[in-house]
Amino acid sequence: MSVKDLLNQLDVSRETQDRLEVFEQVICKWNPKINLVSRSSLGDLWMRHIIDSIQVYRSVQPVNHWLDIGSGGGFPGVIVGILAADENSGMTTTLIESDQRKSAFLRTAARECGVKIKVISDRIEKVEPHKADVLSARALADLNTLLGFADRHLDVDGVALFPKGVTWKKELEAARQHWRFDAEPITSLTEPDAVILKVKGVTLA
Ligand SMILES: C[S@@+](CC[C@H](N)C(=O)[O-])C[C@H]1O[C@@H](n2cnc3c(N)ncnc32)[C@H](O)[C@@H]1O
Repeated sequence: MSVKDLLNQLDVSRETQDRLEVFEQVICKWNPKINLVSRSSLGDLWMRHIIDSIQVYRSVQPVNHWLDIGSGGGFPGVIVGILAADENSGMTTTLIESDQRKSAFLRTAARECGVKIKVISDRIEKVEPHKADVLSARALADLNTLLGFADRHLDVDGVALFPKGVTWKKELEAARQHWRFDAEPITSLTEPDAVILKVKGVTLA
């Protein structure tokens, strides 16, 4: 499916697309300096990163507080903040990113896109527990480690969203040695072997 078709399918308004285009420009400006996305994926930014992030946002109903950890170049965190702003959802978006230069990028990107996003420049393990309704993490760590972060930062009724590649079944199996949780795999629109793991009820096994 083309980018245009997917944007329609994901119900992305013209106004949101305009802001996403601003974000694309900021990424392209900063990428040579701080390597936010691989150079090979820069030419396919919309499919590989932007649409991939929009589908994460669309996999849950609107919530009050969304926490994205290990946000790097802003996927999915900044995209989530842009969608929520344009849909007037009133949601608070918080990003945790330990790298100072990437945090500076995230703050600049949010400002240039005209959206309110809180960026915390610290390690996920050190930040006080957030009791978030949704916690997302993309390309950050294996599922076992991510569940530890979810245990720290999610509200008891919260939902974690983890985009995962072809190894997701093995990661689920390994994580079940240490954690109890419910997981629903949602097939990715951009990559047939990939899923978004929607995880609830995380407790130590
Ligand atoms: C591979 S990048 C992925 C970035 C983004 N989520 C994406 O999908 O493009 C992982 C990011 O997590 C950050 N990170 C890694 N460990 C972290 C930690 N313990 N606390 C905060 N940030 C961390 C790194 O600085 C890096 O920017």
